[in-house]
Amino acid sequence: MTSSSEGEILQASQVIRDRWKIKQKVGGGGFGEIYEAIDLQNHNERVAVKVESSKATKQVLKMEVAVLRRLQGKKHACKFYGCGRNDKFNYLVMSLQGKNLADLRRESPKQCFSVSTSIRLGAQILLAIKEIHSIGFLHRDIKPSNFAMGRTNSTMRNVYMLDFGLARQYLNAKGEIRSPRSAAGFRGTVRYAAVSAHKNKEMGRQDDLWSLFYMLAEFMQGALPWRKIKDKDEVGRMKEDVNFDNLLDGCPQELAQIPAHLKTLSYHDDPDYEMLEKSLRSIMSRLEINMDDPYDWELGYENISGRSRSTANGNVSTRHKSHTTAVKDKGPDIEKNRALETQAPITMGEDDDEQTGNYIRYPPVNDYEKDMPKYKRQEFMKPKYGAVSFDVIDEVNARLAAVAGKELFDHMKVETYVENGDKPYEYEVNVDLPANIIRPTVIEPKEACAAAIIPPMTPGSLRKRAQLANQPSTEQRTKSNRSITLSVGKRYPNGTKARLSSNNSIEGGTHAMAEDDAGLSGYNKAGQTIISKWQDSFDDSVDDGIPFIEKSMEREGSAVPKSPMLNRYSRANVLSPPQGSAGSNPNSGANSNSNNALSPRASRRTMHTSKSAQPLNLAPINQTNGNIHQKEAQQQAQIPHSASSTIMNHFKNLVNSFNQIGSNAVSNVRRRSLSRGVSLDDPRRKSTFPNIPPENNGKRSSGGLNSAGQSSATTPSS
Ligand SMILES: Nc1ncnc2c1ncn2[C@@H]1O[C@H](COP(=O)(O)OP(=O)(O)OP(=O)(O)O)[C@@H](O)[C@H]1O
Repeated sequence: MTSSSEGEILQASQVIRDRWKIKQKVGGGGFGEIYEAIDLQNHNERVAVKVESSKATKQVLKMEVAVLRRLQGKKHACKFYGCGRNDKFNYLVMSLQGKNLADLRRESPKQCFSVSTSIRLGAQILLAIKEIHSIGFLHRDIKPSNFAMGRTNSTMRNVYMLDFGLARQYLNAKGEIRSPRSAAGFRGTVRYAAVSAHKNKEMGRQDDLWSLFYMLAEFMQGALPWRKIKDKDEVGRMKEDVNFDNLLDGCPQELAQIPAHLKTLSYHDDPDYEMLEKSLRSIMSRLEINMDDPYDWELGYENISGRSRSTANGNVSTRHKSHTTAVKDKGPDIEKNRALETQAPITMGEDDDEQTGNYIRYPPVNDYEKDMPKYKRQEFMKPKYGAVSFDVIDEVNARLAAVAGKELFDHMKVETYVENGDKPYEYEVNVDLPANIIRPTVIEPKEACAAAIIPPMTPGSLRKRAQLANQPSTEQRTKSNRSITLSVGKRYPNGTKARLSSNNSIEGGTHAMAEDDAGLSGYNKAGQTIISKWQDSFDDSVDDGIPFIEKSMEREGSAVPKSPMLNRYSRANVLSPPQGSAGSNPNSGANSNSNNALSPRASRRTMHTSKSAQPLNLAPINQTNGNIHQKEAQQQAQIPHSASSTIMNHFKNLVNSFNQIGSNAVSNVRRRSLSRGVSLDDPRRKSTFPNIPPENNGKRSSGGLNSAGQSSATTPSS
């Protein structure tokens, strides 16, 4: 547990809506922060408050609220107490639970649970999954840290499902199964994700159950074979090839029925929950496990930390009994379990357990990349410290989807990655970019605010970059390890380049890093989730909850701006309108009415409703930027409306958006706080392009991104 500190969204003693008084932070992941609070209007009952910054680029809390409200009355759902939003944050108040299962497993000396505990947890989780499926939603991020035991006497043996931020409705209003998208971005946590998620397929109910199966194997074995593998695709391949007998080596044989059943299921099929439950129940009855038996942690884990240990009353614990029974099921397993007992404990450090980033590796191209600073996702997701704008990606994707026939973009994607762990931690945008388009402005080291514009990218400059990359840099090695990298690079083995008919794809491209020296909360705990997006498959699942949730959040959230995001920065500033928009659409281009600015989600909705090349109505909020983009729009309007020129324009816009982000980073850095900014902290760039005065970028940075929250932790607000 961590107490509140500067940089967190809420502070201790802060009171929300005159009712919930914050005590301390109890959790935090990529999408939010969780605090313990007391309910001043209800006998100081302890509650949990999940908050997300209203400036967060990925807003998921409304989906959480939508799902949690629908789950009310279900056995494995937290109680919903309230929600709302103000100009600083969105919040959800729910019942406070105890420890999550990832922490409980890690606290076990062998990082595994007994068979008894594992099977009973599995049975509860299965029911929890069945519950969420019964209300028409998939969870899509089933993992141990998203389940917690209850906290009170009456709930401490009940498992609660948490975190519906990635949920998706798989049933439509009529109760029919929604059509699967041809491709969907990766959702979830690599270690537990189903193979179909690795393949970017639309996830179905069976995929939540696959994740449960991997959890169960990990509970009993202490680790999964791909635990140390950092490459998402490799993990996917390992899962495809895994031998279930090996995976379940030493576990009750009935468990093999789970993958056997799941393998038969595809998106539309109803899982046979009863059969799965029966499998677990049959293990329990064969091993004489009762649902009321104590869990491992309730007995101090002694059953799995030493075979001869007994419970406080002198009896061999049930868990021990069931564990050894299971071992006896198969001869060779005895050896295996012995080995498990003697092996060195699996690392218990700062949760390397579910950090998605630990499973994604970009092979270092050279020393330059190897030396790139590291940071953790939840750190850079904090807007105060320089969150990368996911909205940019959204917008680019939306534009790509809008402007050309589907075929052209079949293999093109703008994808976000988040990386963590031993390797450089990067946020990347990968596109093949023709070399003849405008070269991004890259902002130089923040300390000096010596912004420089890197000249147009040419094969020569690319070579230069490669040379630079190979030069060792002491300064770089001593740099902050909290940086963000935006890169435009080539990462597609095939397809994209050919389709773009460009031989000039940029290798390596640009790197712009947002350095966060301001200090971070240090709460790096929960497993992380990654999301990638495919241009032709925007995940509109979050939209499903919008009407419902926005209504409820507005009602409880007092008079606040309807969409704080619109106030943060101008979309038009991030991406100028697509070609032709200035003339063809009266609401676009130079129209400075901010009401016309669409959120990325709204933009995506626009795209969905019109498959043709409709321009986005992204109106500039800032007059200066409006002028800039008006000009651009006018120029673009003269370009023939062909798919290829449109593509160029959109990539150009993407690059411009990088420029803008970088520019804003510099001005933010001057105020010693990054906000949604990206700056470059590679000192070698500075030495190469030292002559551009910072003012250039200072001027450029006057755009909307600067308006993103500079505020530190919020003040009490209701
Ligand atoms: N109602 C609750 N009561 C007690 N603890 C909670 C509650 N909700 C969440 N937590 C704790 O906070 C952690 C993170 O919560 P949650 O998964 O909802 O956040 P997140 O930002 O979506 O995380 P991630 O991106 O890692 O999935 C949980 O693992 C759990 O330990």
